[in-house]
Amino acid sequence: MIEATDLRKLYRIADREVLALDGVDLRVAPGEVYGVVGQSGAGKSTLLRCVNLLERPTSGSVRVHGRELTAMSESELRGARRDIGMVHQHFALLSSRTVAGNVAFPLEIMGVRGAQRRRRVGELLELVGLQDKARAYPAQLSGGQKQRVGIARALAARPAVLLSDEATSALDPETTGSILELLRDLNRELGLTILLITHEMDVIKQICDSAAIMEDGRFLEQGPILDLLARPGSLLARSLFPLPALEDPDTVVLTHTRQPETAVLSELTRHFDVDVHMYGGAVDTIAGSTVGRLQLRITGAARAAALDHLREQGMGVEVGA
Ligand SMILES: Nc1ncnc2c1ncn2[C@@H]1O[C@H](COP(=O)(O)OP(=O)(O)OP(=O)(O)O)[C@@H](O)[C@H]1O
Repeated sequence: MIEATDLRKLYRIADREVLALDGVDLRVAPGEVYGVVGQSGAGKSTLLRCVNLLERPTSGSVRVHGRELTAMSESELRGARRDIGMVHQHFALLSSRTVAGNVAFPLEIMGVRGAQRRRRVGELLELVGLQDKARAYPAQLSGGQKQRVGIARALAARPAVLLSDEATSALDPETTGSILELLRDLNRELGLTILLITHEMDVIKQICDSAAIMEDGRFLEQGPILDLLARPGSLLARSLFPLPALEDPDTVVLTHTRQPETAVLSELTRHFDVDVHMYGGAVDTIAGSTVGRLQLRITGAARAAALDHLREQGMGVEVGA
């Protein structure tokens, strides 16, 4: 659905060069919510602007919905961008227009008129739960309501893909939760593919199916979240479940993404000649699954066999971590 291959973006300002994208490969499957997380300056905004070709990449290709955007002229791009909705951190609403007027704006540009336009605006406001605010002006809305208007406007042309540029960064945690829930509902109900950028791990945790961690213009790791979490050395797992660094070589960090660890651990001590001590850990709901990450000390004659058994059970096993 979104495919970017070996994307590079080099900015030149006076005598300085910044490689904002340094060979990024991105694959977002149809109907998934994909999050790119990274600190300020990692290259996230540049990536998003290159995906809808608001910015031309220095090299590499971008395909959205089967069409190669990087091969298109500016006028072809204007048409292709109807397939790509965009939501902004600071909402980007027109203050002189009502809520209905803001949502109607892209429809006006597309030449949708009269009753058809009014009907579509009504549908969109209902979709985002703002039917009663049609005549309000942006200044009369809360941040969360403004973002709902931004989302309704982004969906006006029935895009297949929604790009979200830090959509919840200007909102408080509770409002963030409700906007993320709305995005998740739209993803499920409309089959909307969502690519979002964020600096908040919580956003990744709450709605993403897949994620990439970005630093210095590169993806350090990427993939389906549950697969990433189970991978030894996963940066995502370390960020979502921070554990203390221990010197003990017998330490094992166990990550389970699909089954509770309790039965597995009691089974382990029953069937293998090992002792298991718990240092710490946490359990959380991620990508709709219960995920646990435990820091254990496993010792005994059958330690190696016990660790193999855990791996066979689909557990992520990190030794000496
Ligand atoms: N138009 C531009 N001209 C020159 N350099 C730029 C431009 N846009 C971004 N950069 C540089 O590219 C790098 C990546 O910036 P970018 O805004 O993509 O990062 P980001 O991860 O989105 O950060 P933030 O979360 O702070 O927006 C930075 O070093 C930035 O200074």
